[in-house]
Amino acid sequence: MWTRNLVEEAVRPKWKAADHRTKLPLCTNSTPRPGLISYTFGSKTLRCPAANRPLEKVGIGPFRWEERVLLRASGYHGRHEEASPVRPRIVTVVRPCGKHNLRKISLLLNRRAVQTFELLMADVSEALGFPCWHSGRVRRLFSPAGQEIHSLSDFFRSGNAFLAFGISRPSISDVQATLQELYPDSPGYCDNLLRLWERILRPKAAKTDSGFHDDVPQDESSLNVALKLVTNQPPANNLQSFQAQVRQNDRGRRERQKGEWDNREDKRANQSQTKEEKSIDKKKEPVYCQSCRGAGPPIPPIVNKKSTKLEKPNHENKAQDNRMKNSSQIKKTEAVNLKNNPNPLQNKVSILGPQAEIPREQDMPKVEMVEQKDLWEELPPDGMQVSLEEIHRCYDIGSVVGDGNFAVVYECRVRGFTQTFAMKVVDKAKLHGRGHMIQNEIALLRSLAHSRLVRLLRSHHTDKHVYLLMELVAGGDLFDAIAKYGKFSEPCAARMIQDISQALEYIHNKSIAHRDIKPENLLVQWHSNGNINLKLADFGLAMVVTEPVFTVCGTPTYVAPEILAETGYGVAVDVWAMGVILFVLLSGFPPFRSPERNQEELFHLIQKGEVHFLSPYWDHISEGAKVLVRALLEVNPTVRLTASQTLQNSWLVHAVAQSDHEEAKNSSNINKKGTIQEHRKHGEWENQPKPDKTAEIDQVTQIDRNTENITDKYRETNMDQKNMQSLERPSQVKEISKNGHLLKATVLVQKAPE
Ligand SMILES: Nc1ncnc2c1ncn2[C@@H]1O[C@H](COP(=O)(O)OP(=O)(O)OP(=O)(O)O)[C@@H](O)[C@H]1O
Repeated sequence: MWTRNLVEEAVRPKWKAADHRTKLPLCTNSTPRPGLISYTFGSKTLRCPAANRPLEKVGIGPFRWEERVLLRASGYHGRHEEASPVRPRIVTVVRPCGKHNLRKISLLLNRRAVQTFELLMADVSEALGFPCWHSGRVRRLFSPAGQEIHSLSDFFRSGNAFLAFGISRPSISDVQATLQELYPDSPGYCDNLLRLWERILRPKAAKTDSGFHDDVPQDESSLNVALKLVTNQPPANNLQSFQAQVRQNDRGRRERQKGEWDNREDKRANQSQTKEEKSIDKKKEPVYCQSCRGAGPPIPPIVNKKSTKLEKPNHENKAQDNRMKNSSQIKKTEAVNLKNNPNPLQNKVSILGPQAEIPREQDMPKVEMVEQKDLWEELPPDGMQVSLEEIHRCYDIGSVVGDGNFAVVYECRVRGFTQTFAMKVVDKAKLHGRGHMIQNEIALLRSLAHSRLVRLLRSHHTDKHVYLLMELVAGGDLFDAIAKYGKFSEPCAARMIQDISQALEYIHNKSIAHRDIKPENLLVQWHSNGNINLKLADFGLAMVVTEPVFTVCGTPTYVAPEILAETGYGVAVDVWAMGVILFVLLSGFPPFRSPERNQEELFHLIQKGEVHFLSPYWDHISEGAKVLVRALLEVNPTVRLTASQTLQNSWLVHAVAQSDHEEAKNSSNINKKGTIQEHRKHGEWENQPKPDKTAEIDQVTQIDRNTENITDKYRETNMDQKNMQSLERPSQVKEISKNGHLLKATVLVQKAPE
């Protein structure tokens, strides 16, 4: 049945283009020639080599004959050599999703229709039922033999079967089930492959450096995950398995250094919460509302000093003791700070170090400085090459809080201390000769200090990874917020634009252009009154601009026209991107869109710079907001507003004042209502009408997470586009069920090459 569907789908576009819904009868005929079986579909006949097994049971991998036959029959064959990586072919992808659950899809792919590897991954993920915003989306593809697929050429040169995984580390049983699904009739072959996988998944590779990470729950949106972090509900399972890996690698070390976090997690894992803990957890329960929790550090866990102390050998006990003392000192200071200063983040800032390395500016929040020499003395010096063991010795790396093209960002603690930081782990292998980007990011971040920028505290590197210890901004990124809420009220959008403008004003005054301003790089800080602030992150593309720059880079949706025109650009490109963000915040979709995701068309629209305020989405939005959008999306960079001018824009000033007013009102509402949940109902986010999903908006795909920068790709894309114009985008997702598993047959329908 399964194969029959593949056959049908492969054949239908060519033979039955007129009526896709007609079911094609499948029947086997007598063998016309020795070694061939013929299959009939309606009036058409397919001839296949007579294998020992009937067509329905033919698998992929070791027995691949059916593919050639299908392609020949489907009419794609003539143009391509069988061995050519550009020939269209059917591939099967299986993704394990939780216990005893597999998803399987088959895709008919044409190399020339797939523009980028990122798009291919997005399409595969979507076909498997994980859209690009989903935390369980496909992040990694492997061949059955365990080789990771990194590029389109890898993909098209590999076989016809792939294993897909999210960010979590697959278990050997997942892999086994997946291989069995791929090769149900070849247990011996599966066993051989499994042996290869066992080597890959051995404990040594199970450290952070393996590139696998513990996943966030797949049924939750990233924002919910962020919410969990904010509410200080430690993701026990994730942490546990991470710690299990560390334990496997170095048991002795764990015995000595097992910190309070471990104790807490282990306790949770054993489900033996003491009454005391339960009551504490209960107390924390109301703190479910991220908006009311604020972005401050999670409530410090209870320190079980006794147990930690008992386990330690002499000299290390001392160091640990010092740290423990220090940590309780910090907690005391935190408590005092919390009393004096209601903004928990500011308290957190006060306890971040090393103070000497971060230049402080007038505009940094004025906070009480706490001596924390011990913490920083325990850590390897900034910028130093260290071993992976050293990283694990110093840092307790927890669950994933975000990821990008090059890096995964984890929640992290310095062992023995309670504060939570973010650890950005950059995979050097993914940089592909762009190592200077990360060097650049580190150098620039070290020189910057502003409340609207994410702070870098330490950097280390191992052979394979770069580790950046940063301030944790626990509310997720703006992209997640937009994906969740659709759009925002004018006061709320104005506040966010004010934050971005402040960050830009600061870096532009230092002649630094960020060059990759987009929602994914703006981190969200929640406040107890329901408002949010943004912090700018990811300085990978930032540079000091002293004269016009010509490098084409950025992210398509947000790229400024002067970058595309290659006439030389400066810091004004960031203001353009801010204009795009303002448009998105107010309407829920970007100002320049190509329904076909055709970059050439998109770039053409950007260069034209015509902004249309589509009805009904913009009908209720004030003229002042539209004026600002137009002034930011001004094609001529010399006429475009600057960040400082944006801060003085009358609509912005007025809307921010209104936001302050609403904030005060909300605060009094909270006081009156008492509970955080009630407050949420009154938050301005939820009062917002979400954009209707009309055909027009659907067509333009509201806003995509931009995983792809256009560095070096612009020219390539321009060339490729010409070849691609005649090809259509993927369509069709078909669900079939087999052996209780959900199967999805996705067919990328393309015009056959002429
Ligand atoms: N300090 C932080 N605190 C919390 N989350 C963070 C922090 N820094 C980054 N993140 C999260 O991690 C994600 C990836 O981080 P970042 O953008 O720095 O990675 P990248 O690989 O350099 O990205 P890109 O693909 O844009 O080059 C961000 O979108 C954000 O959600």
